[in-house]
Amino acid sequence: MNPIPRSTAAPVTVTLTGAGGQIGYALLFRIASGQLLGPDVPIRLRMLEIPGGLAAAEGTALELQDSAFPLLHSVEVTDDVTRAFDGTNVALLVGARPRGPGMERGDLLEANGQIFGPQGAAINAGAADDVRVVVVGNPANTNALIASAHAPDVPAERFTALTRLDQNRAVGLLAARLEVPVGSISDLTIWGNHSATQYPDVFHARSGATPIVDLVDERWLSDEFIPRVAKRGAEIIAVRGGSSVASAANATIDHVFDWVNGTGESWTSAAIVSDGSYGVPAGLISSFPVRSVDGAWQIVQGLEINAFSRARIDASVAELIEEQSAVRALGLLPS
Ligand SMILES: NC(=O)C1=CN([C@@H]2O[C@H](COP(=O)(O)OP(=O)(O)OC[C@H]3O[C@@H](n4cnc5c(N)ncnc54)[C@H](O)[C@@H]3O)[C@@H](O)[C@H]2O)C=CC1
Ligand SMILES: O=C([O-])CC(=O)C(=O)O
Repeated sequence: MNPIPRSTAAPVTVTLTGAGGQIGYALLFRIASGQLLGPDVPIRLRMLEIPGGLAAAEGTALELQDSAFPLLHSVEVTDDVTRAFDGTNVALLVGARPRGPGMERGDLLEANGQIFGPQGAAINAGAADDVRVVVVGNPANTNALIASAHAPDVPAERFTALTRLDQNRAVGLLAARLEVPVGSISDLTIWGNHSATQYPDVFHARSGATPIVDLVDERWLSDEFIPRVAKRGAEIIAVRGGSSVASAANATIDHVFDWVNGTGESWTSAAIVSDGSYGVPAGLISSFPVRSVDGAWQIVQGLEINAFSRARIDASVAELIEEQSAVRALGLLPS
């Protein structure tokens, strides 16, 4: 696929949904400063909101103007989904309801799922040929599945869901436990769903040259690390009184930056359409170990999956299959 154009004469169109919301506010200034795509890529911003969110988005647009970002070519706020995605190169689908205390992300399926069909259809109708989509709004994997299903002309691998926040959380927790710099930890993987069933896998991860499994014991992994990463979203809600915002925006920036600019040899995690790798049924949008090469995600192949990992990957994939059946029963997938 073509790389994102680098010419200063050709701005890249970035569409953000939920632009008047919390993550939107944490994202927009970083997008406009060049952190999303790179320091030499001018940006044409489209901010999509529902009517009730337009004033907040308009106010943020004023602040963007007041920031005089040299890379910010133009800003448009709209509640018209067709206009929002017309010619878009990068679509950040954030707009959706967040969960509150005591809810699982899957409880949002019905309320939020309805948002993503029309947005997928608008992307199908009007986005640029090289469009890349990341879904942040929860439940992110299944919302991405819904959007992709409504965009039959867009290759399914362009629809992704965010699990980079889970990856970053896992790296942050490991670094704190091992008292090593976060930058020393590599090749950790989040598998499956962005939910409490996700599986943060350290069996191929290293701190510097040392395998992580030589530094931690299995009981800590299964009783503390894995549930803590998987339930970190709920922990933040309980402590902060609302769901993660700045760390979610940060992970969205990381996901798109790596997708566009490449990862090199080390890998990261993203929920992308399965090609059947690692026994994940083809067509599901599930988190894998991935590298970005020439602007496209590739699943890292050939990793040995032990019985401990297999059971956990299978449990999360089973939940994705259930979510797929649930949205099909709700009529949210085209027949
Ligand atoms: N995948 C991940 O790692 C994470 C996902 N999230 C999810 O991100 C979503 C947004 O979170 P926040 O920004 O904190 O919520 P928020 O409530 O502050 O903002 C959401 C915004 O989306 C807008 N919106 C709703 N429907 C829309 C539509 N059809 N088109 C355009 N805009 C629409 C709302 O008006 C609101 O301004 C939630 O679903 C949350 O659960 C949050 C953290 C991490
Ligand atoms: O937990 C939530 O509801 C928000 C989210 O997805 C996260 O923080 O990972």
